[in-house]
Order: sequence, then C-alpha cells, then structure tokens
Amino acid sequence: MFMVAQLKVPGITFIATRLRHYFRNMECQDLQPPSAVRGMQELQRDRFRKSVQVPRLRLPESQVQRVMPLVKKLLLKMEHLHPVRAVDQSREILLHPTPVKNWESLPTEELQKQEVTKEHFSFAELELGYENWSASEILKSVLPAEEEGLTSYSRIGHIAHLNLRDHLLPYKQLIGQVLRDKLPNCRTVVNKAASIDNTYRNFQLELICGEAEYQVVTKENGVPFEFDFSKVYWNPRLSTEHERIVKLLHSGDVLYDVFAGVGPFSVPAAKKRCHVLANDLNPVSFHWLQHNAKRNKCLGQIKMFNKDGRQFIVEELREDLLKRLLTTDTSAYAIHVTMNLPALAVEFLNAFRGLYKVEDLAELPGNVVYPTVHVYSFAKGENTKALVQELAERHLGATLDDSLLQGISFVRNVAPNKDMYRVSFRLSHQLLTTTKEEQLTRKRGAQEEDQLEADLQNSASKVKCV
Ligand SMILES: C[S@@+](CC[C@H](N)C(=O)[O-])C[C@H]1O[C@@H](n2cnc3c(N)ncnc32)[C@H](O)[C@@H]1O
Repeated sequence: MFMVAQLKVPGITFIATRLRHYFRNMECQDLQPPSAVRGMQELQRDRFRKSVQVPRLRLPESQVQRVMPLVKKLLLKMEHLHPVRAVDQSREILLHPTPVKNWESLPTEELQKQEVTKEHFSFAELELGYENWSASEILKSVLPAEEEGLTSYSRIGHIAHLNLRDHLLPYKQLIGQVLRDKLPNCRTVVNKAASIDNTYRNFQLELICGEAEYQVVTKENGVPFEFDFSKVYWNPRLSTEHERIVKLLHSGDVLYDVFAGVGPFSVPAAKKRCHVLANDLNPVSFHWLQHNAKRNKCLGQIKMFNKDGRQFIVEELREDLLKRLLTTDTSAYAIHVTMNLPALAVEFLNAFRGLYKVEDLAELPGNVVYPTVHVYSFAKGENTKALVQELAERHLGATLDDSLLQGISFVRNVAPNKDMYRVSFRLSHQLLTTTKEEQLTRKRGAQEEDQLEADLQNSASKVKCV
C-alpha cells in the first residue's frame, strides 16, 4: 500500500500515483492555475476559476471510436475533466495545447482517412477551476515560488501527516484543506508539532484540518493494523525495513521483539507461524499490539509483554531462550531479536552480557546456534556506518569481528548528516556467560600475566648474561 507520498511542490514531494500525462500541464502556462493565487493563505476555491482556449475536434459520435487511437497521446488530461465530451448531438475531443498548435500538428493523413478534416478542428473556450488541479498543482501555484515547497507527507489510514518547515507555517490551514479536499479518503491532516523525544516515541501532533480522530486502520505489507496514531509510534517510512526482517523469518523461527510498538515486526512474524515474544513499555502500544494480534488471528503464536526492554530481556527472553538452547535443536530453525528504538537501543545491549551463568549452559548440544540480534541506531556525522558499529561495540563491550558481525545495513536518512542503521550480529557463548566487567577484569589479568611473563624472561636473560 502506498504510504509515503512525495509532492513536486516547492517544501512537500508528491510521488505521482495518478495517471502519467504525456505533456505536463504545469509546464503550459494556459493550464496553470491563475497567477493571482500565488501567496494565498486562506483557501478561496473560486479564485482558481479561469477560461482557456484549447484545441479540439468536434465529431459525430459514430466517428469517435475510430479517431481516438489516432489522437490518444495528444489528449488533454486534467483532474475531473473527461477529454471526450457530449456537445449537442456530437462529441468534442479535447486536445493538449502544448503539442497541438494547429490542424497541421495532428496526424492529418490518418485523420482524413477517417473522414476527419480541418473543418472538424477548432479552438474554443474551456472553463477550469479548483477541481481540475491535483493537490500538488494547487500547492505549487500557491506556495512561495522562491522557497522550498511541501516536499513530503505520510499517509496513515485516513490521516495525512506533515512535517512543515517554518516558512510554510503561515500556509498550514490552506495546505491542510487542499490535502483533505484532494487526497482520497483523507479526513484528518496533522502537522508534527515537536521532535519525538518522549519515551514512547509517538509524534506530538497539531491538527490543521478535519476531524480530531486519530484511531486509524491501515495496512503495511498487506497486514492490517489498527491503533491510535496520537498515542503510539508508527512510521510508514519503516515499512520496507519491517518487510526485510519479516522476509528473513520462516515458519517455526523465533522472534524476540524488545521494542515492538503495535506489532509491525511481531504480527506479520506470528502470521508466518513464527514463535513470537513481543514487548513494549507503552501501555497504549501494548493494548494495540494485542488488538492487532487478535485482528490478524495469530494470538496462538505470540506472547505479549508490557515491560521495560531490559526487564524483558533478563526475564522473558532469558527464560524462553534457555529452554530452547537446552531442549531443542537450534540448528534446525533461526532465532532473531529485534531492537528498534534507534535513539537508545544500543544501551540495552549489555543486558545480554552474562545473561547466563556458565553452569546454566553446561549441558548444551554441540551444534547450538545462538540468536541473531538486529539492533537499530542513529548516527550523526561523517562516517555514520563506522559510528554505529563503534556504538554497538562500546555498549556490548565486545568487538564485532567476522565471527559475530552479520552486517550493517543503512535503513534511512533521518536528517542532514543523521542516518539510521541496523547492526546485525550473532550472540555467542562468551557474550552470554560473561559480563562486560568480567571480560575487562580477565583481559586486564591476561595483560598483567603477559607482562609478568615478559618481566621474568627479561630478568632470566639478565642473570644469564651476568
Ligand atoms: C521506534 S518505536 C518502534 C516500534 C516498532 N518496533 C516499529 O518498528 O515501528 C520504539 C518503541 O519502543 C517503545 N519503548 C520506548 N522505551 C522503551 C523501553 N525502555 N522498553 C520497552 N519499550 C520501550 C516505545 O513505546 C515504542 O513503541
């Protein structure tokens, strides 16, 4: 499902989902909205009315079907405007003024074979109005031409979610109205009111047009979700990343989802018949997570928790994983851990260190396969990829060498110089049975032993010399 739209308007980016025009209407001055609408801050729809001269063929109805293939690429296509119209007893075919300047611009030989002559061709007046332009075209003609326009917005069910730059704030009501008028099934338009810095990562919203109704039904990768967008975290820009992880999973695999939100990893995984343990600290997310598992008929495959991520790791994950390591053939299926809280998740990595005592894992089968952790992180600066690895290693207290590291994948650019990555690595017996501190002490001990050995050899050789 199409979620993030892009507008070609100076501060919004619309990806065209409508039919492609052979000739761009906005490059033809006659087909643009009246120039007087530039700078309008309060939407006055009737100020978009204008009349233009457009070329056309007027034919008896019986000829239209044979002529259409000849002029198909020259038709005038605008919103709510059918290029073939009934006029009295005949039909008019509206043509685009850019390629059709006169009768000679048409494929005259073929038309004449169909008994269409110069007499059938004329220019006549056409009334255009607000309804004939798309949201992108309307906004492009209204917003300041010299500054960046509306570059992007997200669709979450019936909500359009904007992140307006400061220079567009005086136009916010107008932008909201245009989007609500023009976007199919859009009932609510909100602007991001502040950066997401609260614990539950939900956006602070400002209603700019429509109903204050935030309970949405949406689909991601074919899976329906329902939630209150004002109280939980949901970002349609992550749909590809969710899909990548879900594609890694197969029936019978295990997923521990530490920061599950309303379930975009967990619910599709459970639907695939994986065994899922999903957790989120936000009670509202937890509520919708349960709702989505029920709605998607996968309650039998998923256990849900409303705990702090660290507590979830040291209690639920620990116990479930121990049982699996000791009593199942972990080489026969995969175990994954997702940690998508990019501002903080790396700080939870040390919860895996010393999760077990050596004796807990004393009876492991020889072919044991440990879980793969996918931890998400932001990094700001020059070499963001190296930075995230460094961050993950620092918090884990271990080097992610080739035996552990499975990959560092770019997820998305969040802001200039700020990227989001996924660091995927395998847990190991050593990581799970020693704490960071123990490892350090052992390392220091080993270094001291090496030093002692070197000193002894040194003094021994001195004695020989003497
Ligand atoms: C960035 S969202 C990710 C949600 C979902 N996994 C996704 O991919 O869209 C992070 C989630 O972590 C939850 N969260 C924040 N702090 C947490 C904590 N200490 N323990 C568990 N969950 C937490 C938030 O409520 C939020 O739902």
